[in-house]
Amino acid sequence: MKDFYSMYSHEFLRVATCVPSTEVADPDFAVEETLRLAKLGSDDGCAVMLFPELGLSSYAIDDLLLQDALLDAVEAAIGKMIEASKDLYPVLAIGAPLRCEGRLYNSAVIIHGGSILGVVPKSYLPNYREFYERRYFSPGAGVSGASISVAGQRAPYGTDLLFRSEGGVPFTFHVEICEDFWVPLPPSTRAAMAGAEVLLNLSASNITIGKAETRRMLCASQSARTVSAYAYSAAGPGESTTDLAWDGHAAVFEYGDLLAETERFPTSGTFAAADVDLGRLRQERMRLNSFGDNSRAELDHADPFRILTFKLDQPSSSVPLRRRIERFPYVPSNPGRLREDCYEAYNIQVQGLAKRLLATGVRHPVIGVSGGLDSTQALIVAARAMDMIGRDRKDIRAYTLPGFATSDTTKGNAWTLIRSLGVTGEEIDIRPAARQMLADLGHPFGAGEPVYDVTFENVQAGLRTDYLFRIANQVGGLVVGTGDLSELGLGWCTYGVGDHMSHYNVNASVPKTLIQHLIRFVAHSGDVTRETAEVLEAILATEISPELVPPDEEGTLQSTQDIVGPYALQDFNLFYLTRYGYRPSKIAFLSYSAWRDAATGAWPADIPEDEKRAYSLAEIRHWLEIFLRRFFASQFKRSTLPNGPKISSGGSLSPRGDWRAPSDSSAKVWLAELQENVPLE
Ligand SMILES: Nc1ncnc2c1ncn2[C@@H]1O[C@H](COP(=O)(O)OP(=O)(O)OC[C@H]2O[C@@H]([n+]3cccc(C(=O)O)c3)[C@H](O)[C@@H]2O)[C@@H](O)[C@H]1O
Ligand SMILES: Nc1ncnc2c1ncn2[C@@H]1O[C@H](COP(=O)(O)OP(=O)(O)OP(=O)(O)O)[C@@H](O)[C@H]1O
Ligand SMILES: NC(=O)CC[C@H](N)C(=O)O
Repeated sequence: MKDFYSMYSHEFLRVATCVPSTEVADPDFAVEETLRLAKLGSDDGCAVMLFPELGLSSYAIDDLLLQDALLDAVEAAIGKMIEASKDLYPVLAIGAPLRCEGRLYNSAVIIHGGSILGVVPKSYLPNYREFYERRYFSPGAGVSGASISVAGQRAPYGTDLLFRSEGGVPFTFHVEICEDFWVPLPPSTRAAMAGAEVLLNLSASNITIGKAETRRMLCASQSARTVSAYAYSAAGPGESTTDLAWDGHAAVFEYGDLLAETERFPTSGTFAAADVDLGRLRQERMRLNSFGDNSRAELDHADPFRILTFKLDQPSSSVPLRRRIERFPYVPSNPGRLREDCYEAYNIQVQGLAKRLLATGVRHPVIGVSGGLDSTQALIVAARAMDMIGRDRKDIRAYTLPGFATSDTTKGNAWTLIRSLGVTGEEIDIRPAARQMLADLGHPFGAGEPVYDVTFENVQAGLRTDYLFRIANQVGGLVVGTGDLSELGLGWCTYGVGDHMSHYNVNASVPKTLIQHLIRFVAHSGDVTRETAEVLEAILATEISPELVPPDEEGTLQSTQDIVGPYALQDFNLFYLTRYGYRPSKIAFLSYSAWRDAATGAWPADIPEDEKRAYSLAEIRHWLEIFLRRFFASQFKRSTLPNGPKISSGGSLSPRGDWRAPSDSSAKVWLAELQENVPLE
């Protein structure tokens, strides 16, 4: 079994971007400081370490760059770096002014395992405003197929280089230098198209007001467009302040997300390390067919890259993941982000239903209201949609349909909600019809025996649906569906003649872990009366139960989460399986990273204190196995879903939305992967 607890077993790569302190034109000092940081990074399990542009000479030294003594000292410094770093783990990218065939180039030297893998010159030299780089350097753009002698080694030289690890940690990276990514078409764009997942930028960007935000924007957009990790370093303390200042702003972005950033204006050398998810980038590139199409269109006419291989294996000891994984992939812990998500989700639901009501001209939304979370949210959405299209809320027909296990509490909440929202409420007791049906079926319950099996459950769910559809025929109505995304993922609904079916389902793309926040959002929105807000709080406090089976002798209710697993874990599993296609072992590893300790990491607002709990790896593995079994076995339910709007990325299981799969496959391959790669403890 691979080392489950090491992030390197799960396609993560630790990338560090460094801001060494420097002395003006002092290569010996630079080597010492670079090595100091490289050793720290090596001990920290970093696979790649990036240093600033012209780091070995320092950047802002103007005409000193053309001094032989300095250039000789830089080359000697590279020799020392190679020797002293040969036993370190990471690949190092170091900036230096280098001579090649009589010209001087602003270059990046890539060092690993005691040799130079290659050297990359800067393509685009800034010569405007405060920059005078063309006074000293030749542009590297177009230099390809060349080689260079540095510190007694001969190495490939050019802007046509990609560096590829073919060891146990496979990845490909590219190198560009500062201004290269301030141009319309950075060299890293084509490199990403040619397969580089990690893009390095050695920079020496002086600071002026507002520039840090511009750098973030450039890094975020370059990483998002190229579906890559973009690591950016910068010159910092000790650079010459003759005319400029340096804030040592280094950062790592992945696919638009900021993963790590140094504290700016440091007084000593520092670095920021980020755990890049190479698996996410590979998955995303594989499924974005436009990425591949655009790459082919571009690369067919471009000069090919030279691929320089090296071998990087996993570090000898386990490297735990440090990247923070959100416990709830559908519910951000950032309160502002969560508010924005709820605003969008709620409005998408409302817009979806409003359009269907307008298009059909149907007057009466018909909805079964249980007093549980899902039907509450659906009823609120229906009321808002009617307001939006200028119809009377009274035209909404809300039904409580009590069965054998409906409690007074949920029924009471349903009625309070119906009244406070000002919709038309009615009640139909489904028990006589259910008794009749069970008796007709010869089910023991028909003869009074307390047998509570799936038939007993589904007869009730089915009759409710039957009533709602026939009411729709009778009044000229449209049945609003309430089943949520998590239930669809788990197959936790009654197929066809059951809560699986409706005329339009506003909740089909809303995960259970988000619904409570949506309801809270509405309760606090000022959109509803105080009475409604109070009943919403009461509904939020009720245990999730289908109420299909009567309580046992001790009064214990049928609890959904005891059967299908905690929605917190199952929503996590659903997201990573469908959105990213990760292996079960990686999902378990991420879940373990997110859930193993209740005290670390932020929780979303309003999660009750008693729900802030941890899960052990054994629990995570157990419920993931249940999830896989249920998910595969219930695909037939998802293949036949009613219409409903897609709400979030990774949040649609409709075959017309974002999940198409056969209804006759099995979980065999996924279960085998889980069993093989996830330890029991
Ligand atoms: N691949 C496939 N293609 C076509 N048909 C397939 C199939 N796999 C099973 N089937 C058939 O489907 C039927 C089983 O599906 P189904 O009738 O839905 O029944 P089933 O999935 O066994 O049961 C539904 C479960 O959902 C629970 N539920 C229902 C309603 C609401 C809620 C809630 O909390 O919101 C929960 C309920 O307590 C029950 O445990 C069987 O007859 C089986 O033969
Ligand atoms: N007593 C009831 N009265 C009216 N409708 C009901 C009742 N029980 C269930 N339903 C309808 O069936 C749907 C599924 O109900 P169930 O309680 O089994 O699951 P749920 O996912 O917990 O939904 P909810 O959170 O709305 O209760 C509900 O959303 C509702 O539309
Ligand atoms: N060294 C450089 O190439 C600096 C130029 C770049 N536009 C910056 O200000 O960061």
